[in-house]
Amino acid sequence: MSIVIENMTKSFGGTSVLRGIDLTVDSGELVALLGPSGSGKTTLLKIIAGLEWPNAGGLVVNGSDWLGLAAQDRRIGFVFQHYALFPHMSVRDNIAFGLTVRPRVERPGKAVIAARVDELLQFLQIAHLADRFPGQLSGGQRQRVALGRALAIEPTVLLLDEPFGALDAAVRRDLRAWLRRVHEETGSTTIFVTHDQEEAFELADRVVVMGDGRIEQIGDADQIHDHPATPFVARFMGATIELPVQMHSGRAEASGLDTSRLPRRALPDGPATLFLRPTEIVPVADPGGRWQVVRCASNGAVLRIELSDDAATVHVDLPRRAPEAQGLAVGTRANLRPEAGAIFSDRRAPVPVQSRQQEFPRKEKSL
Ligand SMILES: Nc1ncnc2c1ncn2[C@@H]1O[C@H](COP(=O)(O)OP(=O)(O)OP(=O)(O)O)[C@@H](O)[C@H]1O
Repeated sequence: MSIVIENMTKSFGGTSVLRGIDLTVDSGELVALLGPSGSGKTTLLKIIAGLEWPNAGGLVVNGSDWLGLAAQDRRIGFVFQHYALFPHMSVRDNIAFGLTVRPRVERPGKAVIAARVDELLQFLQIAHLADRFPGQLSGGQRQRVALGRALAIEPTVLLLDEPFGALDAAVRRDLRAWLRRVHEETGSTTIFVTHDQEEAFELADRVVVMGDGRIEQIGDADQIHDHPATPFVARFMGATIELPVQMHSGRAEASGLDTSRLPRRALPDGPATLFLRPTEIVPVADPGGRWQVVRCASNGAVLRIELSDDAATVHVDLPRRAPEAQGLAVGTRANLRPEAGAIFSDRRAPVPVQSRQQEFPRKEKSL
């Protein structure tokens, strides 16, 4: 089932929550919506599910207009962060629920439902839990059951809203790999909401980065990490250092900065901002350097170095055994050599989302 969302807007009481979303999800694709809290991810998911309605825009699934369709007619499989299993029903009955409440004419016979549930219990590797009640399950087991219940109705589209959000890191990692396998075998079109970067990049075919009701970028991990489309994405991906530079013939220049390792950029001459992660900068000791080391702490593997000039402070993370780390004591003067980084002209108008999407072809991905 392909999903086409066109110029969708939504506001609550005058506050814009979705500001013109354009997104196409191909049949069988697993797409992650990634973004900070309040960026509109859940609202978009709820509109697809028919639990909210947009103010304007289109939602077309496999060629049909879904905005005219009630939630119950969309056959959506929905899994939330907080497993809404029925506590008084066994795992088997929870999974069967969506089939048993269908209108009589559409409801499969008891034997067919039992066979379908057995098949899912095996497939999801929870057959040994079939007769337990939700209160007797771990969080991870409950989420597997919740997914079983969502899959039982053979959903047209599977929507997952932070399904592993309440679980600890190790269980999340296991469930991620498991979900990817389940997705590949069912081939269902799936949209997954998370604010966990690692989860989004590991699971999804494509990641949609959302910020303040807009799509900031669509791509895979490498594209979004190495080529953030906007300052928002650069910051979201950990570029906590912002240094003013001047562009000259595609090169970034500033005093105390050796930018010789940065490739030329197609940016206009004039003021710009260089976005850097702490791991992307090497301080190079120089008695006439612009920066001075004011603090230096080791965690064994990495030196966290704080450098200051009159106006700014920069935190750099350098492998402790790197040659440049030797002799960087407090008081040492240095210049900074960025090894990578994103640059945005202070003059350039933002690139429209459509052309940002075209920049990055899709990439095949599996775990
Ligand atoms: N029913 C509602 N009434 C009023 N405001 C709402 C409603 N639902 C969501 N909002 C607001 O819309 C904005 C976007 O919320 P949404 O839940 O879509 O964000 P999100 O990206 O999923 O965030 P999170 O990661 O915290 O779940 C928030 O500011 C939220 O307070």
